[in-house]
Amino acid sequence: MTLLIDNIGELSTQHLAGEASLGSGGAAGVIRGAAVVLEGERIAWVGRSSSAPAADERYDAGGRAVLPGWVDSHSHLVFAGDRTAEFEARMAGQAYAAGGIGVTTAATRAASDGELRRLLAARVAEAVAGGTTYLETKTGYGLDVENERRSAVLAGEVADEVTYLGAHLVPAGADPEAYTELVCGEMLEAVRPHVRWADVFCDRGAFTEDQSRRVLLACRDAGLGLRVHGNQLGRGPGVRLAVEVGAASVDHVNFVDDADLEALAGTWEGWAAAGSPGGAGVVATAGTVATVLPACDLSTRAPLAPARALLDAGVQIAIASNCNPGTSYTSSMNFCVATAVLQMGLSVQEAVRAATFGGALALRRNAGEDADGKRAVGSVAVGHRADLHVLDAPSATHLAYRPGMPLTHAVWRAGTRVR
Ligand SMILES: N=CN[C@@H](CCC(=O)O)C(=O)O
Ligand SMILES: [Zn+2]
Repeated sequence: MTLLIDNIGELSTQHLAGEASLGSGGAAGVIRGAAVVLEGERIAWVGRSSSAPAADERYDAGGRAVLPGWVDSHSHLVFAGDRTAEFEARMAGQAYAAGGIGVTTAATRAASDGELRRLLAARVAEAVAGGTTYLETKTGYGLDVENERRSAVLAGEVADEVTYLGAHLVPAGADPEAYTELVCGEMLEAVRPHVRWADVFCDRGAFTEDQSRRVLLACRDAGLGLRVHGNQLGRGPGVRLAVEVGAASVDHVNFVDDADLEALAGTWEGWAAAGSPGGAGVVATAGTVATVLPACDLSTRAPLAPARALLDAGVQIAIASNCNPGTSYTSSMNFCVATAVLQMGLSVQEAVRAATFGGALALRRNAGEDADGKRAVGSVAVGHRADLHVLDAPSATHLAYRPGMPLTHAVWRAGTRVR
C-alpha cells in the first residue's frame, strides 16, 4: 500500500542531500510545496507536489508544515508515584537534589507489572500524541537486580531504545562501592539482554567520576553503547568522562566550561554531516552529542544549557524531553523546541533539527540501510522510516511563535497513522 501526502506547505526534511536540486526556498533541508510517498513503513519518494507520482491513497496536508516525527532520545518513563510535594518545595526555593530518585524507586518497586505497564503505555501514548515517533527510555528506578531487569523488559515492550541506568542513585542504606560492583556485575548481566545502551548519573549526590568510569567501562565491555548524565548540578567530570569513553551522548550539560566545549567539539572534527560532501553521517566517526533538556532546566530552575555556545563551537546537539517525575514531568517535544528557540537562542530550524536529526544522531539511528529494523529516523528521505509530524500551522516557526498551542495535527509512525 502506498500513501501520497501532498500539498505540504513546508516540508522540513532535515536531510541535506538533494536540497539544491529541490530548491530549499530558504532554510537548509526545507522544501516548499512538497509531497511525500509512504510505502509500508518506509518513505518511498520525496519531492515537489507538482511532480509527485500516483499512489493507492492520498492525504491532503492542506498547506500545513510537515516535519520528521520527534526523536526523544532521553526519557525515564518506567516509574510509579509522583513527586508533587518535591516540586512544590522547589518552587518555594529548595534546590533539586539527586536524593528524590529514592522516593520514586520505592513507589516503582511497590508497583505490580500490570500497573507499570499501564502507566508506561499511557506515557508513550501521550508522547506519540505530541508528535514523538521514536523514543528512548531508561531503567533507573529499580536499583536492585530484579527491579532493574523488570524495568528493562517493560520498557522494551513500548520504547524503541532502552537504556540501563542502574547507576542512577546509590539506594538508601547501600554501600556505594558495593553497589557500584553490583551495577557492573550481576545487575548488568541480568539487564544486558534487554538493552542497547548504558547510562550513568555522574554528578554530585549520585556517582563519582571513578565509580562512573567503572560502570561505563564494564557496560562497554558488555557491548553496550554509552550515554552519560553529566554536568547537571555543577561543574564536574561528566562531559570529560563521556568524551573519554566515547559516549554517544552526554545529557544535561548545564555547567560546562571552555575545556568541556573544546573536548566535545574535538569529537566532531572531520565528521561528515548527512548530505554534506564526504558522506551520509558516517556512524563510525560521529562524536559525542550534547543533549540539552529545556523542560528540565525550567522545572529545576537551573541555568539553561548553553545550546547556542555548543552549536557555535561545532558540537552536534540534541533536544530531548527527559520526561521523569523528578525534574521534567512532560514529554512535550513541541514545548522543548519552543523553549530552545525562545530561551536558548536557537533558530527554529536549529531546534527542529536538534529534536529530530540530533536525537537520531544521539541514538546512532541517523543513517541506516534501507531494510526493516535498520531504517534511519529523524529525517525525511527515501528508505528512511516513515515517521512524520503534520503541524496545524503553515510553518515550523509557529512552534515558537505560538508556544503552548496544540499544533500537532497528524502523526505517522513507521508508516502507520497514530494520530
Ligand atoms: N538527573 C538524573 N536523573 C533524572 C532525574 C531523576 C529524578 O529526579 O527522578 C534527570 O535526568 O533529571
Ligand atoms: Zn535523565
